[in-house]
Amino acid sequence: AYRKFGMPLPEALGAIIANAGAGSSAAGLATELSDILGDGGEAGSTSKGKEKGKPKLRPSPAPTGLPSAAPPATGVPKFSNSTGGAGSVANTPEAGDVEYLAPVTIGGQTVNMDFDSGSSDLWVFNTQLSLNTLSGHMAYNPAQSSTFQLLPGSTFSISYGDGSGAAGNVGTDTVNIGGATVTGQAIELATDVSTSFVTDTQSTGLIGLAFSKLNTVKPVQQKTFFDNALATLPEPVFTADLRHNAAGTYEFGAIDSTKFSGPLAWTPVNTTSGFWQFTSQAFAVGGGAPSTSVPGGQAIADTGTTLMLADQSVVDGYYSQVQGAVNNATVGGVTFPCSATLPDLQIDVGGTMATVRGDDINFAPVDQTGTTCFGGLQATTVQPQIYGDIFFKSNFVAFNGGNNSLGVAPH
Ligand SMILES: CNCc1ccc(Oc2cccnc2)o1
Repeated sequence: AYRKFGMPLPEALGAIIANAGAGSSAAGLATELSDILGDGGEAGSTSKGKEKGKPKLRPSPAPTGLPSAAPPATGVPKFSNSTGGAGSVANTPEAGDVEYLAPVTIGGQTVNMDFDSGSSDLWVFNTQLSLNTLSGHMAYNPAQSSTFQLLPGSTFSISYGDGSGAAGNVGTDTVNIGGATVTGQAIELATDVSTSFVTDTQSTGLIGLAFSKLNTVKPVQQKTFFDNALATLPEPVFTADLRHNAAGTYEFGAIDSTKFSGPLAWTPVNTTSGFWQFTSQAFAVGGGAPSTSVPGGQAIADTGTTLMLADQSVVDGYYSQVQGAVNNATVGGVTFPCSATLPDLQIDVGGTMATVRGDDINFAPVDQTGTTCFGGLQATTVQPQIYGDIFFKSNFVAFNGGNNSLGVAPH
């Protein structure tokens, strides 16, 4: 679900400086950038003929409507980069459960972001982007944050499994998610975003919750919010409670057992890939006999992927039990009559069979008449398999960064 590409530093910074109509040495570039970002850098610039100081980029008249930040946790030593409280925020599915957004407060500015357990960069729409790009979006304005600090010379560049991506420069600020607070969190400021992010106006960016080894910031890799918060959270966990067309919850530092039924089934995570990766070698359809030899036999828990992308053997086995299911090349995946009754899928998670409800595998109609529907379970030819939001809608998942394990239970 994740591919890195590197953007050469000068090109990245050059793009920013181009906006300010000046170019100069690397040091100069950093100065220019700090002028643009208004982080108290020296007014004036090395470029000729410009009046003192740089024009401050103003946020587009995007609906910011930024409510005030949650009250900071109190009584915590100043030196820690996390202030130790647990935090809980409601998440909201976009139309069609395409992605799940939740509020994040950065330097006192609250924006809605896509929580992604399949990547490890926290990047935001911000006032360096053109007004066209920002149109309709909320935007983080580093110049309005008294706690923002630029990381001179740092850049990021990331691409995702659906071909989308973003790139830009980097600073740090205080991040508060429902009360869980980290100071000095790397905030990646996009200066380039792909089209599908521009059109996705409800999202102000992504907050990566996979392992920090996947973070794309150069020259010094940065840590995720969860990594920074770990040491001081009451429990070293975050949990995902995603629902179909209804509000759910992301929680840091605690496991709310009212959110799921029965005990959590825990499985060890292999962190080598940087993902929350676990063994998944078997499946069954509608309570039938399990198949126990899924090639590769690995999967990742990825809240940033809409669907559930499994090995072809799982997809074929499942849809062989669905009347009228066809591989629809035009649409790009398996479709079936919207009137079909979809069986539940039982899928192996580290030795325990988890259930994905058949209802949740009916993802969306592909036509105006609602005759033909697109499957939430689709095939991937790459490994590991990617268990995205379709899986999470039937399963509450706890991510334990203390002992690198996943807890799963039906909800
Ligand atoms: C829909 N394209 C924009 C977009 C929203 C979220 C993401 O990020 C992704 C995409 C696929 C997998 N993981 C994260 O891209």
